[in-house]
Amino acid sequence: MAAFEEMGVLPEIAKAVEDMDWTLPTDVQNEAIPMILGGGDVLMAAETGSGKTGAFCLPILQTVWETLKDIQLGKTSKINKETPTKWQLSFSDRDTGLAVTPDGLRCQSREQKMWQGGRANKGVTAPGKFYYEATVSDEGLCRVGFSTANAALDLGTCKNGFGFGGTGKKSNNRQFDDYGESFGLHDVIGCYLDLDNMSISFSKGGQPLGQAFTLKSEFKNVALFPAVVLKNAEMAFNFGETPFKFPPTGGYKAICEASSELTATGVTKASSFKPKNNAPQAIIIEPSRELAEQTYKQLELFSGYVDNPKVRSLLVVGGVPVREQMNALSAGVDIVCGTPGRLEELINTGQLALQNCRFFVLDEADGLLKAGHEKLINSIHGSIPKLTPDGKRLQMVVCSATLHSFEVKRMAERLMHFPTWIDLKGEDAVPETVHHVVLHIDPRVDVSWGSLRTHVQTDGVHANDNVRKGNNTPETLSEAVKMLKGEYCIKAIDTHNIDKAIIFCRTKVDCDNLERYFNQLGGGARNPTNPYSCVCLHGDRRPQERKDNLESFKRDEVKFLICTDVAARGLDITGLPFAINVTLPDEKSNYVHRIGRVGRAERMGLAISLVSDVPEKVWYHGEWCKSRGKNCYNTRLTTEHGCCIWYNEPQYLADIEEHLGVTIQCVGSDLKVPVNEFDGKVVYGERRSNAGSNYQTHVEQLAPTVQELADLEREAQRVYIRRQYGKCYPWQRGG
Ligand SMILES: Nc1ncnc2c1ncn2[C@@H]1O[C@H](COP(=O)(O)OP(=O)(O)OP(=O)(O)O)[C@@H](O)[C@H]1O
Repeated sequence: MAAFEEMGVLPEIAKAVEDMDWTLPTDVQNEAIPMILGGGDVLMAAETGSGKTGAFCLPILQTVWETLKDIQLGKTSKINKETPTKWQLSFSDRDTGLAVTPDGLRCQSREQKMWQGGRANKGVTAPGKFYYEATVSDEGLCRVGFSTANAALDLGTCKNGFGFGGTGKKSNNRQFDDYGESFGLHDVIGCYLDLDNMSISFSKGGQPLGQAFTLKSEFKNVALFPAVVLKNAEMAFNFGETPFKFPPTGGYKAICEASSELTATGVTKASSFKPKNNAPQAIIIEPSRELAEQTYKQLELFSGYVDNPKVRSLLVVGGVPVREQMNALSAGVDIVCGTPGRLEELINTGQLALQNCRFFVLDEADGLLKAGHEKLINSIHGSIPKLTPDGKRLQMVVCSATLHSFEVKRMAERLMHFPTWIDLKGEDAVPETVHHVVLHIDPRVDVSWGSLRTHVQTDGVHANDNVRKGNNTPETLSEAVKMLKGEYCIKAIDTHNIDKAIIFCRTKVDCDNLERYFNQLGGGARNPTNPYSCVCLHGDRRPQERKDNLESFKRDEVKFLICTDVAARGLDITGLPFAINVTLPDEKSNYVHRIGRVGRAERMGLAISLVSDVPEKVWYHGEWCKSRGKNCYNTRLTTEHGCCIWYNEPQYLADIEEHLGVTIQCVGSDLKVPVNEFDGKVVYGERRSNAGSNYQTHVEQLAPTVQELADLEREAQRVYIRRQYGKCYPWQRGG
């Protein structure tokens, strides 16, 4: 059986990956696909080019298709069949910050400031005496007790909720009174509901704490549900399906034994599932149009292999008329992949409904958060029911090569449901297939800039400064470095005979200037033999132009793609051999993403970064800049209400190195990369040629370590036997 099928992937989809020459799943796919197919929430922090897109597209497509097939065959959902009668915490009748384990017997909230509550999926009505236990399984604040189905989830804050809290207080209708004693980690709280005498009481560790509440007669006719509310805490529940730690006396019975006539079902009850056309089962958010399109294409490719019913995907990005997307939505869509702005527009206008969504994917999640989309993510998550009408729990998948930021962790704790981290290489790792080097440029040492006959047009920040050769002011050196970077960029291309590279500049104007310079040197944009033929990709180019430029680069019609960080993340260009950073990114995680455009899918890649040794004055247009940079000539520093800053590249380099825990190899001004520096001579853009021989010497390389382990094991056994049998071994004892 093919490797993908062994993970539970449908044969049809396995055929798709086989046709794409994906013979084996990548490490991240190996881990993530079974987890997503199994219903889990996943955080994928795998390195660039490791196949994360496939790791979520495959299982989502499969699950969506299976759901559509079930509907076609008139089957009910699996959850409905498997768990119709069991007492558990409800997956839907809870605050979004309260996570419930799949067995429904443990809940957790990591929210520090707000209370997060939930209820059981069933309640009981009079008459009878019922009991359940709740155990504090992690430090934090807890309140537990009973409430009606329509009570506030913040137990004890309305007239229909009755709680006992860890600080030794009972509460109902916001009235908090001393009761019993405080409780905390590992304490078992017994919850007693006496519907014969209309009272509620509690015990701690089996010790009765006395009656807490008398219930008014109106509660005779309504169901009361086990209920809980937590603040950064965790509790485990036993409704009586396993033996109680402190079995109740006095005629109380396990609440799960309540007769069906006395049992009321909560809001988890699944109704029949009739998907609405404009309510997809999966929503995937990508930070850029290019990336959304790339993921959409991968989905489409896989979808081509599953049929009857067809899975319909839709690309939802800005810059194209919204009408077409609206039409597609009303015709029926199963998976939507898009960028934040257009998604928000369609959701807010009701064109895109969220009620059937069961997969919420944030690709390049740290990038989305840094770009300020947290509010939108929260609001979409808040609007998606945590349980679909056919009883399936919302699954969240969050991925990036740089997922370790505080913001991502906070978001995951708040929104995700017991997520599993798939973190194969540790924090922000650079793949082994990516070689990266730095060239330091110092215009005080390399004075060639003073005699250049042509050079790249600079960004104009020194237009009002007295910059000239022989005057080594910071402004002159800054201008000089800008000229030299253009020269070294060309030199890198010539030295390494580069005929395909992605080139990152800091600003849109830098991209435009470099594009012009390349065309000037190469004999014009239309010259078919231009050795520096190039296109640009940045936010000021029209959407269609961005699309066309990327396509022509992918199709090898031009050699260079000059871009800002808009193209730093996720873009997958087959076998791209080289990347050049004309300027380092100020956002250190973007360094990992930028250089990760090369060295993908087991091909080797080289990234060269040009780093100025002197401060460089650059544009920095913030919110204060009305035109956001367009025709802005305010060359004063931001500290003087201007739009420029001094860029300290050595500091950014140090930050990146510290972040990655490596010292990045330097190259000299000849830009030659030492042949033995990495693992022998490689051809960038090709698969590593010496991979085979590495493997052949594997046994030899590992032999000493294996021997050491064997010795340790032997010693451990010797110690064990000595302790177990005294000084002599059993076979020496005789008899
Ligand atoms: N199992 C596989 N076998 C061979 N190639 C694969 C496999 N899975 C994915 N690929 C290829 O690897 C390349 C990188 O995949 P993908 O774009 O999903 O990487 P990524 O992890 O999302 O990277 P990034 O962090 O840069 O977004 C793609 O060209 C893809 O077709």
